[in-house]
Amino acid sequence: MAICGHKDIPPSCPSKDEPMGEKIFAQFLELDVSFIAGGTKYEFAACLQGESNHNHLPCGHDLLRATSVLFAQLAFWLDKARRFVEAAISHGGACKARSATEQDGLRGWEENPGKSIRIRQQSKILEEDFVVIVDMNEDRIKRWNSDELPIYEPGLMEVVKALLADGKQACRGKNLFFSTDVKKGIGVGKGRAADLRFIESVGRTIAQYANRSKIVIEKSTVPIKTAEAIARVLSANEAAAGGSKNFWILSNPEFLAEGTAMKDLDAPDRVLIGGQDQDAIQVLADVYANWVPRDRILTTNLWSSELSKLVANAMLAQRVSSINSISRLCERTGADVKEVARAIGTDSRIGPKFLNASVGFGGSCFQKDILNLVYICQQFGLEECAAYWQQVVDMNDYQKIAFTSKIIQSLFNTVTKKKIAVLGFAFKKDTGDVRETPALMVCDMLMKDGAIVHVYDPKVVIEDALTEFKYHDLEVNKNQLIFSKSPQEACDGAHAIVVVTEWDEFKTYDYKSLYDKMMKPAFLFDGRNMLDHAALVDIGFEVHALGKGQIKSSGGQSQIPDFVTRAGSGLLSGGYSP
Ligand SMILES: NC(=O)c1ccc[n+]([C@@H]2O[C@H](COP(=O)([O-])OP(=O)(O)OC[C@H]3O[C@@H](n4cnc5c(N)ncnc54)[C@H](O)[C@@H]3O)[C@@H](O)[C@H]2O)c1
Ligand SMILES: O=c1ccn([C@@H]2O[C@H](COP(=O)(O)OP(=O)(O)O[C@H]3O[C@H](CO)[C@@H](O)[C@H](O)[C@H]3O)[C@@H](O)[C@H]2O)c(=O)[nH]1
Repeated sequence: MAICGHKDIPPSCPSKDEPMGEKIFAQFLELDVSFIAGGTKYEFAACLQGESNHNHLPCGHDLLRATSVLFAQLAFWLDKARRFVEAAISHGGACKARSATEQDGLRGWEENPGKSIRIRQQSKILEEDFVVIVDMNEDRIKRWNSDELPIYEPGLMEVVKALLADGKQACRGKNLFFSTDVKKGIGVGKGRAADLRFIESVGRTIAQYANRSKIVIEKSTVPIKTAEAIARVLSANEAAAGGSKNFWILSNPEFLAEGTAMKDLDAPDRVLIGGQDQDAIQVLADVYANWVPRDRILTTNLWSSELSKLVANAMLAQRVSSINSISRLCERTGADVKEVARAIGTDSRIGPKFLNASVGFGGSCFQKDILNLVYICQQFGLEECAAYWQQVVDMNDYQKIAFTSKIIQSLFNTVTKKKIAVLGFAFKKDTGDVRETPALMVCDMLMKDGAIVHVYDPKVVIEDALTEFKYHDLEVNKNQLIFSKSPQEACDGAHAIVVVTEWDEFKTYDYKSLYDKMMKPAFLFDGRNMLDHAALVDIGFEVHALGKGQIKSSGGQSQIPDFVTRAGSGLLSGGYSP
């Protein structure tokens, strides 16, 4: 979680004649606001939950990915603005605070010449702005403070470790801090749909440590009505302690996706703020307006905001399950799922995104959030609605099983003692995250059938994979799961290559040299439909891709003799059933 603040309220700023006007100034006094930037001022405790699935025990096994990068980003912007102001002052420049709607801090300052006195005020304030990100996990915090950040995210390192021209760190240690001192950030725990124990405990923590009235922001994905629980816990604890502080609860769900987090934060499709108090909503909207255009900042009531986050993920996952179900049909009929996706995606009502057939969706959010939705529907007696969304998850499991069954079946109905090279273990490219990765079920099924699985993933280490197996109560014989240092090492002597994650580098490999060192026939199963299949057939591979029937060589020749393709394609169960 994160708290933004200012070490004390600077006497010189803001004055009532500042552009933000009377109303915000009133809030400034009322809230004892301690953070001021570009005409915005606020103080809040970010309410962040850890991760867990509906059907799993609570477990915070990674760092506050969403909120931390958000606030790291904010610190970055502040720092950019501050540095620009410093530069402007040293050049005797004349600039004024950029308007809240301008996206680019530097451009905003440059293009709006004004009174230099204001520069000095802003500079002083911005220099003292800070963001503290706290997490009770000491190891994680240690890594946030080191050169090895605990998560991989393109662009994140540049923000956290940004350097000034003199080699000093621009943000970390200056206005961006990582700490285990939870009371500094007023911490929040983690819960599953039906279990608000952690939310409750966080409410108590906030009530205990808050030194003045606060806006409390739900940043985590939470079941609808969680804000009500937080509000009740806060007010009851405050009353019991004889205090008079106010707490305004806002829902501000995070929509960033892993692998594109920094881009998503920089230019989000929308920011959603739900609340009951318009002034509190406005304070948070003003924060975002530092880099998000106002028309992309949506405000709703609390419950719409909480529910919208679950629904957004459910709808996205539903598209993936829908196209995956069609991929199975394509394999039986000779249609090509990529062509079908293109054909339907050009209908502007459907759109082209999230129509890539895959071995199955993964990640910490989709399954958890759909299961939350299912649970909530059931709580309200909406059994048919619950069953509808449950099917999205069931289809996803079926896809993973069907894909792996096909591998086993193609390798003459057994993979016992066979070396299988698995390319990719992360749940998607550009992340090292393995939570709910489809690779888990694929590898588990292969290993249960006796295969020796050699994984190569540019960002995943075996320890993280083993943790995820354990989390799912899946036993791993360490002789059957080997993490290779290179794709060559993984593929050398293998019977098959299985592509599970769509890392760009997988497209660049010299597949001829990999093929030469594999057992023959050499199989390749493309669980992401990302490789040039005809070229692979030309090399000599027997290629199986999702949602495609027989794959032909570039010259149009069939790769598999007819008697094999006629042999049927029933699923193997391998201990799993859809
Ligand atoms: N990962 C994403 O891409 C993403 C995107 C949007 C929204 N979200 C939502 O954000 C939330 C967090 O996701 P995540 O992936 O960062 O989870 P996570 O489990 O990786 O991180 C949660 C962190 O919270 C810490 N924590 C738990 N209780 C604490 C407490 N009381 N005080 C201080 N720290 C505490 C844990 O140690 C852990 O490091 C979830 O609700 C998730 O649904 C995540
Ligand atoms: O056409 C597609 C698109 C995605 N996927 C898979 O779906 C999963 C989820 O992908 P994505 O949504 O890109 O990643 P997440 O980081 O899980 O992001 C989702 O979950 C976050 C956490 O709630 C939300 O904030 C984001 O908006 C939402 O996209 C991954 O396994 C992808 O490989 C497919 O199989 N086919």
